[in-house]
Amino acid sequence: MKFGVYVPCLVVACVATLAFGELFSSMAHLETALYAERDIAVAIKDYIHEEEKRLDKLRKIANDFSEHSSKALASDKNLLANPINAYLYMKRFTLDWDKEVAPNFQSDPDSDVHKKIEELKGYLPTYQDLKGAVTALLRLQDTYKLDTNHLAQGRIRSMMANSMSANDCFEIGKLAYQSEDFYHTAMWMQASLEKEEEEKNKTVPRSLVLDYLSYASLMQGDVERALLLTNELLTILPHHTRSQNNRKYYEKLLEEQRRKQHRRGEDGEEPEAKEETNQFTERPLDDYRKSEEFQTYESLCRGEDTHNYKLKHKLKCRYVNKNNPRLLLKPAKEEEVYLNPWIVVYHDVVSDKEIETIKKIATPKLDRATVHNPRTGKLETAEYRVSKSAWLKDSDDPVIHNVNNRISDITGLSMESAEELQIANYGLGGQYEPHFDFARKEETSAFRDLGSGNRIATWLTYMTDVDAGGATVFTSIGVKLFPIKGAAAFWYNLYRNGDGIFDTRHAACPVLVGQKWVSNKWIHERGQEFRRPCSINMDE
Ligand SMILES: O=C(O)CCC(=O)C(=O)O
Ligand SMILES: [Fe+2]
Repeated sequence: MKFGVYVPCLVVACVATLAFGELFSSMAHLETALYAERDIAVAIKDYIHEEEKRLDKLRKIANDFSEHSSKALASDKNLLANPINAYLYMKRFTLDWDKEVAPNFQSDPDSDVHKKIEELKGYLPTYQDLKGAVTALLRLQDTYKLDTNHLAQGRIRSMMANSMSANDCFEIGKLAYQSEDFYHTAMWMQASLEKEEEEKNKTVPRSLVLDYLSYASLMQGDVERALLLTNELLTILPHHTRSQNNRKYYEKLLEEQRRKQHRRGEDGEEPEAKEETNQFTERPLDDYRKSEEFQTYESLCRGEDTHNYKLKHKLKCRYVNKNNPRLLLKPAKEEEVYLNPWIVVYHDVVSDKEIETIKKIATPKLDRATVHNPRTGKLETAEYRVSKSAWLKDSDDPVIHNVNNRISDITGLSMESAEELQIANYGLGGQYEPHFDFARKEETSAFRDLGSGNRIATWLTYMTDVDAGGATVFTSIGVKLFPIKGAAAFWYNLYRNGDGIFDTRHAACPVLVGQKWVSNKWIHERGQEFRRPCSINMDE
């Protein structure tokens, strides 16, 4: 019995011990588990917090995209017609997208949202476009002498675009740096530094900008500045090895320069000219761009007077009807802009409705960006959007037919040997450097295939006003024509004996803001034998 009692007791005790022991350890586990549970809650909350931040970012980006697009689509002004906005827009879908948008998508690549975005991204600007936009912006900055800080504030003349961040300026500088253009690198890195100073939420590390700027300064021959900037960089990143080495190198260079100066002084020579150390601070120009003609072209584009001709009192405006019944009903409004060579502008020669029709027909035919290179005489694929063009036949639409007839009525010239109407669309920075429209004697092959002789005259219709830039300028006489929608310029390219009139050399200035549509009608010699009207000029 005892045994009987004992045994179960023992068993109970054992069981009890076991049970208590287990209970004890489970309690301990439980406590750990409770802590774990608490920590899991924290982790989930952290995760939610991070996800919310991610979603907040995405929400902000989506709101920003829809706000920008609806504003741009609702506005009758094309916001992207401003080169600053165009750059920021290209940057948004390239650099900013890769850095700020893409990392915020975590869903699986087969998800609907991914597929949709991938599909739509095909319509968005690419890195190639970004590079093009920066090239255009820098070219415009040079031609129109635009101040970097004004541009960074979003200002072009009196027009306002979006303001740039330090990062926006930095990326322009970086693209310039990648094409070894240290002149623009230095300008834009400097602008970036100034922006960075003002920024509450920094968009670029100051040390990074200093790094580029000091190198660009060195490449421009300004060692002193390179050292100064490197010293500042080292106050931010004291252990930056490359900069430590640069510092030593710059100090050595400066020391050598000083010694050289000193020696020169002792030898009684003039101290070294400042240009020698600052030899790269000028805008880098090839030989053609250094030429007087190119300088005149750019001055005229900026609206400056280069030739100071005083013809104003001699120039006339008149109604022209040429005894043509159609013109008797609606005479042409002729405004003289130059007498020798004779250049006139006819106002209101095409209506807004006709222009819309012409643009619509031309748009799907617009060719790649090509430019007639005046130095090689060839049509070349050129830098970003110089101009795109399309040729329209009379048979394409009654409007084309009517427009050609009107040109014939007003000029009194036959269209039988004229080229098809050429429609050109210039985008931002779009230009056409100084050239003649006629073929020179040495260009024997030009127009030979046409069998219609040389281009006797040019008719150039402006199909848009251009917000800024985009003038047609005559570089050897200093005439500038700013596009007026619906007006057309007309001039003869050849004297009566068929020789070219060299003073008709002209160019299309880069479009600064807006876009420019023109249509060209080149009228040839054949068929004009009895039509070319008496000239005002005896020497024609
Ligand atoms: O677009 C202009 O202003 C001039 C165009 C031109 O000269 C040309 O196409 O030959
Ligand atoms: Fe031309």
